[in-house]
Amino acid sequence: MKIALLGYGKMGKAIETIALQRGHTIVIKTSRDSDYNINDADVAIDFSVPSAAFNNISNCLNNQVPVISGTTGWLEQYDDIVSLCEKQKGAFIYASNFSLGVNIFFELNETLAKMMAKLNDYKLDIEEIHHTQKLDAPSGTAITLAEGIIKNNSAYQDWQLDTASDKNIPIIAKRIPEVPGTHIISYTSPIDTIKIEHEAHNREGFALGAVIAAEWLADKTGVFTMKDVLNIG
Ligand SMILES: NC(=O)C1=CN([C@@H]2O[C@H](COP(=O)(O)OP(=O)(O)OC[C@H]3O[C@@H](n4cnc5c(N)ncnc54)[C@H](OP(=O)(O)O)[C@@H]3O)[C@@H](O)[C@H]2O)C=CC1
Ligand SMILES: O=C(O)C1=N[C@H](C(=O)O)C[C@H](O)C1
Repeated sequence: MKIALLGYGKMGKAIETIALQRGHTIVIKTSRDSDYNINDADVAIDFSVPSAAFNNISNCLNNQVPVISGTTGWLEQYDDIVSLCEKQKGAFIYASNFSLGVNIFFELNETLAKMMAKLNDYKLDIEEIHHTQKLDAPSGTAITLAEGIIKNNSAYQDWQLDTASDKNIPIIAKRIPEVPGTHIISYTSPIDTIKIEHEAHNREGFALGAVIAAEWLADKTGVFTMKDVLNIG
């Protein structure tokens, strides 16, 4: 496949390595001032910045180029992208995290949330740790984890950054140099703590998942998620 990389930073470069290993060609690599014709590509992979994702994705959909996006921090415009995709009969996948391990962790989180729903003595928090260049907080993955808990436990209605309050899940965001991405869910009672954790050792899992998603999406029409791609859950 001819792939466009919309955003050629840490993730764009990791995706390029995996895509070349899997026999694909990179025909477009963009940064903030790039001029390009998206029709040169069979499929586009957007890992850019929150302020650029909407335009990058819209341009692909308006030109009938299937597009996957891993950019976080732009989701207030997600519904507009879904409408555009339907209008243009395009193909689109967003995932806050493309790694297989995190997608298994998402399932585990929902199962645990169901089990904890009746246990009122446990206080919940989510912690996410990322490198210091990250622009958004909390991470998209932490938001997906919070949404998975809210769906399965009526004690929670929303999440809040760094603050605990009734009915809200506190998400604690830490920034430490070079950390690729760690997420920890803790339920703590006076008696004990139940904790589940996913720690990425590098960016390879995110990049491999993104290339697999692009291969899967290339001949499809519609809006999909990583659950469709990985067939788990
Ligand atoms: N879903 C997932 O699995 C994962 C998601 N992410 C997310 O992916 C995004 C990118 O992460 P990362 O690669 O670490 O970030 P980087 O900062 O390393 O790279 C961002 C890239 O986007 C480019 N860019 C800036 N503006 C535009 C624009 N208008 N159009 C196209 N590209 C632009 C930057 O170019 P310039 O150099 O000119 O500034 C840079 O090359 C983040 O939102 C992050 O949260 C990260 C890892 C996994
Ligand atoms: O910015 C990152 O690096 C990451 N961003 C994603 C997120 O916001 O969840 C995924 C991963 O944790 C790395």
